[in-house]
Amino acid sequence: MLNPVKVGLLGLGTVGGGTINVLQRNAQEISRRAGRGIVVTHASARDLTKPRLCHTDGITLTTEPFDVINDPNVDIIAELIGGTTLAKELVLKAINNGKHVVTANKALIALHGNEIFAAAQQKGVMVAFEAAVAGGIPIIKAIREGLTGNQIAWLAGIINGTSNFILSEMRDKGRDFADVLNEAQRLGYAEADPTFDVEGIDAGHKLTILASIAFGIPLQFDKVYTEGITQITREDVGYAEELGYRIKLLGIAKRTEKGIELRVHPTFIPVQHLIANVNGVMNAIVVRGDAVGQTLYYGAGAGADPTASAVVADLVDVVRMLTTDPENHVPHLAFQANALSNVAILPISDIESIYYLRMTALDRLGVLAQVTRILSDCGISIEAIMQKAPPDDVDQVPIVLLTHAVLEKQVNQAIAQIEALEGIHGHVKKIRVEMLEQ
Ligand SMILES: NC(=O)C1=CN([C@@H]2O[C@H](COP(=O)(O)OP(=O)(O)OC[C@H]3O[C@@H](n4cnc5c(N)ncnc54)[C@H](O)[C@@H]3O)[C@@H](O)[C@H]2O)C=CC1
Ligand SMILES: N[C@@H](CC=O)C(=O)O
Ligand code: NA
Repeated sequence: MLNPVKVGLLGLGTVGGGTINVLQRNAQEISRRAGRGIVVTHASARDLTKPRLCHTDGITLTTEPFDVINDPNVDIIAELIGGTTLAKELVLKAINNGKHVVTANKALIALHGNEIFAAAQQKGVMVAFEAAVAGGIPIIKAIREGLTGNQIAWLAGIINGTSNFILSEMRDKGRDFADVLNEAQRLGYAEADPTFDVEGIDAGHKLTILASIAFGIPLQFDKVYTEGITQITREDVGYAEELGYRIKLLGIAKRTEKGIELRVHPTFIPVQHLIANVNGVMNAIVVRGDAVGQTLYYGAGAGADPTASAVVADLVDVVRMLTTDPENHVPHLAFQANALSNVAILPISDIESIYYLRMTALDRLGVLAQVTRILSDCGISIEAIMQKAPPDDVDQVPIVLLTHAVLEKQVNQAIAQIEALEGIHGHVKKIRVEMLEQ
């Protein structure tokens, strides 16, 4: 067998530690699959004295990541530090030095992938990023290679483990948002800045990547609509259950006649749909191809070993491809770089959806009638409506309703008029509903 391939690993945190562990634990199987051994010879981290998830015996350690990038003995760089400034510099430098790159960094790919892939193509090196979307689920490979014969109509998925963990714990155990988020951070699921998780930004990064490989469009994170789970209350979770739905943070990419919808937001999903029952840190993505129909991918979306599973799979891919002609590699975004299309991405106001609306009305005659009249004037018909009896000493009643499918701009117009009613207190809560045809 040939000499082992040498990996320089940047970042020894959750994913870096997991990657070293999996490479060591499964060394024999991995080299039988790759045709060569894969060893981490160099690694960098900010603080070399920190306790680690993994053993680092035999690895040359440094606090200076550029030493790893510039070391002529290193064949592949695994970028596992996160962020988009230093990480971008390191990745571009590694490419320029002729090294292949594996990264788990979805923010980096979503924001700078177009530039990085162009540089990689010019240098004839690979940039692999399976760990960047849905952790251990091989979703990039599934869409880019397994579904390559299909026209993909839409995909929808739970692609942020932290948010799904929070929503599941809130529903099942009635726990507080902040308490569950702390636990997700302790378990290594959350991003360095956890607002990325709970405000839908991380899911937006992942959706950007999925949409590009599904539809053959350039990466364009700035056109993704993102809304997180911070405004979801226990009441919303409870009303969803009563109406037969679960609330999930969904990333949706859909081709329509007018353009492409790219959106991340909390979504009502019928409780009988498989992905309504995806709980905890698990992720799931449904993809609809014209030839294959619907396929569903399920697995751990975050955590050390599951994410390492994807990083190591990419390392093996790079090692296998070292023997093939770079011109014949699988293209980064599934479609040939000069064949990406310019189809329009729709603003959120132009999407069509069913809506859950929740508002607080003063317990007076006629308020409900005013609300339904506004909806009807705005061309919105109602699928279901619930008005709860208030406790004896309270003068406010929640009104909860589901609309039929309608344009978002119509709903926004109706909400503005409803909020202006004297009999309505505060804001109207709006959550989109996806029926996800089975
Ligand atoms: N934690 C998870 O479950 C998953 C994480 N990812 C991605 O993997 C990457 C790494 O995430 P984690 O391992 O969770 O992070 P982490 O915070 O546990 O580890 C980051 C490592 O990078 C090093 N580092 C950070 N900034 C540095 C700098 N400026 N200079 C030198 N070293 C630096 C740190 O010292 C640490 O060793 C991120 O891009 C993240 O989005 C992707 C999928 C799942
Ligand atoms: N913070 C992310 C980690 C994996 O991508 C998540 O919670 O999904
Ligand atoms: Na993945």
